[in-house]
Amino acid sequence: MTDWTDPDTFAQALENADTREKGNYFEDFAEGDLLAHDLGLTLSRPGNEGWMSQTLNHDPAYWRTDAAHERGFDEPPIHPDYLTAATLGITVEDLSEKGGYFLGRTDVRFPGAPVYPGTELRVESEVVSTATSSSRPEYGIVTWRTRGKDAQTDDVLCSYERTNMIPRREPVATDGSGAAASGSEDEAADGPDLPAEFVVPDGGYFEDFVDALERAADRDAAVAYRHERGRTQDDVTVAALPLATLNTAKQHHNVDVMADSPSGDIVTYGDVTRSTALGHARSDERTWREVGFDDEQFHTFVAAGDTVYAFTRVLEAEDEVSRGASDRAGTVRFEHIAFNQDDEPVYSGTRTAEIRKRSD
Ligand SMILES: C/C(=C\C(=O)SCCNC(=O)CCNC(=O)[C@H](O)C(C)(C)COP(=O)(O)OP(=O)(O)OC[C@H]1O[C@@H](n2cnc3c(N)ncnc32)[C@H](O)[C@@H]1OP(=O)(O)O)C(=O)O
Repeated sequence: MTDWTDPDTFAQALENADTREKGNYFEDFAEGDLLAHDLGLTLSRPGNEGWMSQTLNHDPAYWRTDAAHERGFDEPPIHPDYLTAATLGITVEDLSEKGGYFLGRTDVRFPGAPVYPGTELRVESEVVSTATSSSRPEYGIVTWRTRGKDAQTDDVLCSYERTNMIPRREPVATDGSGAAASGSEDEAADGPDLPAEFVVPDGGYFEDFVDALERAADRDAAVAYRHERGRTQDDVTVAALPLATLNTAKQHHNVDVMADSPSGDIVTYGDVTRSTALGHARSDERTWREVGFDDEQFHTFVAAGDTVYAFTRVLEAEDEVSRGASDRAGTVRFEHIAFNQDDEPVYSGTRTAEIRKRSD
């Protein structure tokens, strides 16, 4: 009788076997397709705390009941970053497990009431568009609108539009026009076009941001600063956090396959990089409530051993809030840039958040 575990026999068996593949190719997506994702998870307090602690997000309203009550929550709620990461994680099996790159995301919003531990998450996606990549014939570019819903009430808890490069079954011929070098000739000749002065807010309250923007106004200045903290990527951030959101992307946990990829190693889940940078930024402000995120991009890979730092630019401040009373908070729009130990940007995006007033 054949011993299938004999190494030579087994090597031959592997060679003869077809692989039962996971994930979808670019050709499997068509504009308008609706996908109800089978996976789901319960948004739990330990899950929330695991995500928030490893990404250095320490806002007490998400940890302590008295601080939650003070902010108007019934109990410490699920943080929008963990909700966003869990919503995306659940989609990976259907949308991006085949591989490719998470290019960007925009219009990240949280339309419902605060989300509390015990909520069961159900997720659906719609194909918004498909496009040829002119620079990479082996990939196509797909954009989806994804909604994370309360499985019991069907309320939308988190919604966003996300774009990935997805491998094609068959590469196509392209004109290569997308492979042009970046950066203008003027920029190369004159150096970067930056303001002469960077203004730093005196504190983290709404009034501090307003004051800093006023100090920078009508001058060659910007309100921009870096945050001191950094977080070196390790097994927990690279592999454990994405797996805890049911994210099956091989990029984060299969060293064997990733050894042959452009990064040569497993890489950090984009939402971990982003939450870490946002955690650094939030540690220097008095956040009241997250409103939304736009124009998010992932510029290069982050891998184990890399350290994620953050840089913030304050774009505008408005003395109003979308819900509740504006005597407690005002709205600030930021640009956050995550960068690595070599000062290379790895993530950027704009964020709108309500920031507590000093008088509160
Ligand atoms: C979740 C999850 C996976 C992950 O979390 S993976 C970790 C996060 N993502 C990354 O680490 C990606 C890091 N980025 C890169 O390594 C490079 O940016 C990348 C993706 C290799 C692209 O580099 P290029 O220099 O080739 O970049 P281009 O600017 O030329 O873009 C290539 C084409 O893509 C189009 N494109 C770029 N961004 C967007 C966007 N936001 N929306 C739409 N299209 C975009 C761009 O126009 C280029 O198109 P061509 O026609 O010229 O090819 C998971 O599983 O999802």
